[in-house]
Amino acid sequence: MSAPIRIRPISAEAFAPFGDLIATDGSPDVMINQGLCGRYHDRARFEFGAGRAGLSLFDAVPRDLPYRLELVERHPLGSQAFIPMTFQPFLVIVAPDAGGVPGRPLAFRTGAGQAINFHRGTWHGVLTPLQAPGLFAVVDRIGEGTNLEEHWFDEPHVIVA
Ligand SMILES: NC(=O)N[C@@H](O)C(=O)O
Ligand code: NI
Repeated sequence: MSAPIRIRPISAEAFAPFGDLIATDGSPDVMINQGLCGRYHDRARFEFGAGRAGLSLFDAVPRDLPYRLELVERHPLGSQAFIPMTFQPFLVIVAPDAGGVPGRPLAFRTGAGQAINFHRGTWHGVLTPLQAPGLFAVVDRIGEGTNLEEHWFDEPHVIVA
């Protein structure tokens, strides 16, 4: 049994090898709408390969901790963004690539009102809310071809708070 994986607060720096943290940190890039709205401009690197962007809603079951991580997956043809429709933090799991299979996963907890975008090909856990409602907007690739590769661990990892 490998050592449990401890959840840590997400940061743009720690998540940068895997994707984009989408957050209203600091000042807006520009004030718009007669000064009544701060625009945090162009905060995610989307890729959709030869497909197109799709916007879907996911209504996911909240997970309990400790969480048994049985698999990670990746999307070789496009990016995937998880945008919560609530103010609840959620669990984000990623893993480095180690010669075509995932290395030891990392677990992050987002801050309230933060979203994430996995870059194309990033090993990640599926959408995992921690509280109900687990309602998210998801922006990812719609198109032809196989855009899902799963890796099931021989022995599940345990994710702990
Ligand atoms: N399969 C699907 O639509 N969602 C997964 O890719 C996921 O990361 O949750
Ligand atoms: Ni996915």
